[in-house]
Amino acid sequence: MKVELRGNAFCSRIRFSVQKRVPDNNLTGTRGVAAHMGINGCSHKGSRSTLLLVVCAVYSSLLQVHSSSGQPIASPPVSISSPPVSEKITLLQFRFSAGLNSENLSSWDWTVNQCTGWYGVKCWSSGYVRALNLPQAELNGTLARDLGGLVYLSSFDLQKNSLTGPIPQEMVSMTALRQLLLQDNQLNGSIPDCLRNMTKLEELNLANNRLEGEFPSNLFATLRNLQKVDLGNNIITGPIPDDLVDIPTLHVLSLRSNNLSGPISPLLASSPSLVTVDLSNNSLEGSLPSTWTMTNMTSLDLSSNFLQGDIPVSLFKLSNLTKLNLAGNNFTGKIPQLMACHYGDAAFSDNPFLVVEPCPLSATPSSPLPDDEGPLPGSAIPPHPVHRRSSNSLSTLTIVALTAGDIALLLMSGAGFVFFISWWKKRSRNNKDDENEDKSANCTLRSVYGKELGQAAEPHRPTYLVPAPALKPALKSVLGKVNEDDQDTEIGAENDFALSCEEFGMDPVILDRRLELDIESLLRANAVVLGAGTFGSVYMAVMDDGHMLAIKRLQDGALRNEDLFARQIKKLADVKHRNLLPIRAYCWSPNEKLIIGDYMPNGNLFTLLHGDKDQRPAILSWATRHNIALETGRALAHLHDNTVVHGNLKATNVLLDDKLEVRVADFGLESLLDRPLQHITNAGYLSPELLISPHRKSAKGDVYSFGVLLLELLTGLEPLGKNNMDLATWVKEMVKSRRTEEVFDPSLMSSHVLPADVLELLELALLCVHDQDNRRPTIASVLRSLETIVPSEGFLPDPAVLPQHMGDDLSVEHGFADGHAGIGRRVPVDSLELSPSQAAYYSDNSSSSISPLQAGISSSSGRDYD
Ligand SMILES: Nc1ncnc2c1ncn2[C@@H]1O[C@H](COP(=O)(O)OP(=O)(O)OP(=O)(O)O)[C@@H](O)[C@H]1O
Repeated sequence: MKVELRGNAFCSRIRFSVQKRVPDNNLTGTRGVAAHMGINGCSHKGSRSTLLLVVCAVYSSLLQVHSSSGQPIASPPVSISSPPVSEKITLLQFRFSAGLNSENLSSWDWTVNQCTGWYGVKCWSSGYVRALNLPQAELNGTLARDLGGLVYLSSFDLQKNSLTGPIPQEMVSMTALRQLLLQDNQLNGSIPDCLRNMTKLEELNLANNRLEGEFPSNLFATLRNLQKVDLGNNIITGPIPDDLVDIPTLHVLSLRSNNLSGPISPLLASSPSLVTVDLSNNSLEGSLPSTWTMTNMTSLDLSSNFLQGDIPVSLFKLSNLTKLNLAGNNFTGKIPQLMACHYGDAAFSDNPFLVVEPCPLSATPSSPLPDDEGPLPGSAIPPHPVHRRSSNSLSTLTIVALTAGDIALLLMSGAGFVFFISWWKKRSRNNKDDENEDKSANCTLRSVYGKELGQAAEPHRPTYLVPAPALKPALKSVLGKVNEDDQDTEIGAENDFALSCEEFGMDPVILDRRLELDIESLLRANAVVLGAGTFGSVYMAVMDDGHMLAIKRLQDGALRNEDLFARQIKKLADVKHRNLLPIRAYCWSPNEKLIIGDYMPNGNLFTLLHGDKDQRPAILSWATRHNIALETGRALAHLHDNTVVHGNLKATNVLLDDKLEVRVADFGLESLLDRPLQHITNAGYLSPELLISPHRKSAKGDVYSFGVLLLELLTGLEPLGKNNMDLATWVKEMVKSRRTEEVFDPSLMSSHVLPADVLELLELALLCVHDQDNRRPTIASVLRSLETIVPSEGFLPDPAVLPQHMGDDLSVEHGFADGHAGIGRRVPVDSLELSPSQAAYYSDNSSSSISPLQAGISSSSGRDYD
């Protein structure tokens, strides 16, 4: 039986198909449906809404007619194939109210299971809606009051749409919400009181809307799980509530660009949890609290307020505070030169009564990413908005000061600069054990690439390194990669890497105190070439005790200014994250620049996925691929949070440690070069705008490269096909021609049905590789989506579709067939199966040879990716 309702805009978009077997036959019954649709829900919606209710009621009675037992089913659904009809109706009301014209919601077809086939909807295993995530989905209506019907909703993300109207009080029943992201809309009205019921809320972002009025009293007293709050750029008035700043879990707080008044609470100054606070551009007044004990605080922006009085010394003693902005206030007293150097003069500017001892090198704080679009990627806090008050614009005094600073900078090629260099050097050198101070004077360095040259000193055992496997096999496996004829170049080989001690004149500059390394131990090390890339060659050096370091030798063009080099590399080394490859030390001489880090025993993702001439590709389970994507995303988000653009994200820079955990390498390396690179070896990963102007590196360019990485993980294909078609373009073409199923790596197919979570990842990847950079999401929002994807069970390679012998368990615990430890099994290159379309990708005329799917694979979602 098929019922089609047509006649108005809404009905024309919903086709009811009640076939022999009704997909959503697990009803909550007439009573349940009525309760959810209820008086509250639809009665205020006017005639179209009434029609919707009638339609829903007709449909539900039809379903009951078809119910096998003839009885309404009262108990909640237990399987994902039978989600509650009441929630489907709520979602349709939402679409009706907020997204009638959104192409993104065209997949919201009544006949399709909302849990598996509706864009942006995710469900719990019980079938109730878990997440409604529709960022940048062209929603331009209002929020339906009935949304409260989604009582099990955990994540609600409608950021970057054009929603208007108030946040409905009816959301009061969404008590399971953990994430409420409505930023970058045009919502108005007051801050809804209903928030207080969302006691599980961890992230609240209502920034960049038009919300006004004071905070409802005691609003945050019940929200004790909040970690991130961003209400910036609204029209909120009144004081900052104490119950907000003393939330024990709160890390990030941004209330910038509102009209908040009153003093800053001592509770804020003593919060042990806050890490980033932005209260800039408000009307806050009074003196600062006298005692600051925020031990975790790294960034504090109080600029452009009416704050006054002396700046308490305890504020400067916060050991983790790296970014401070107190500009544009009425502070008094004196700022010592050291503080001006540390935070930059600009941090104190535009305070007419504050005496700032200028820093000799006018060390302005790191500038934000050149990302012209809204919030910093990966950051919960958008960049500082344009000041609204006249007092916030640069004063004449400041302009004069800045200009003077620039001129001074130009003139300071001599004395001032030398002062700064020696100051910086002292700081770097202090990181080293004193006993190493004069070690370099008499050493004789002939090679770090040849035979051991001197007597071994006491072996070092840096604790941070994973124990290296036996030296010989490790060397052999690496040598296997670099020597065409497999000759033994391990020790005593000819090399072009002879360095002399005079080149350095000093020990490596240690950036990680846990590393014990001096020039002699480095010189004694055996080393082999791992490969060469855009920035130079990489060597693996084996230390006296068998531990292995990776040493990148930068090519010509690296910064010739030692101090600048030191500052830039320190900046990169300071960005620490468990999924970033740490920079442990460096050497600088006029002719040689070395960057020293950990050697990653499982190599890089490119070789793992695609193999190389000596190494077979590994079969990676879906869970492993998802984890690699997740960890790479985390690394990138952390870089962007710290205003570092990676600039060269690709599979060879995604390294894997002994546990197959990701360590992203080579981030921000262009900042160590004197001039922009002429030649970039990351074809396939470059976004369209970077293809035109390769030097305009941006966070959005990184997001594009990340999208290509995701596609590589999903398809198992290299980023560049044989005919120079890039992977992103190929996948887009395949999806447009509705042959989505053909793009996936056949080794991922557990059955001939694609699980929804793989499709979700593909959707995410396609968002990242959008041609227009301003349509790409930030890595932070990509990461949020990635984290909600839970790899489905049983999505391991299936014996039926894999080459012989490859069907057994290929989880990460298994060793390689070739004895390599730690990853999935490797398959012979010639027995790898590609789908016909995948094979065509590697042929010379892939677009013309794309053929219809022959493998009989069908999609479970029926989604349309156009
Ligand atoms: N710390 C490390 N541990 C193990 N292998 C590494 C390490 N650093 C780099 N490699 C590997 O050494 C090889 C050469 O690296 P390199 O960074 O010079 O080139 P690339 O990554 O191919 O290109 P690019 O210079 O553009 O990043 C690559 O295969 C890379 O994966």
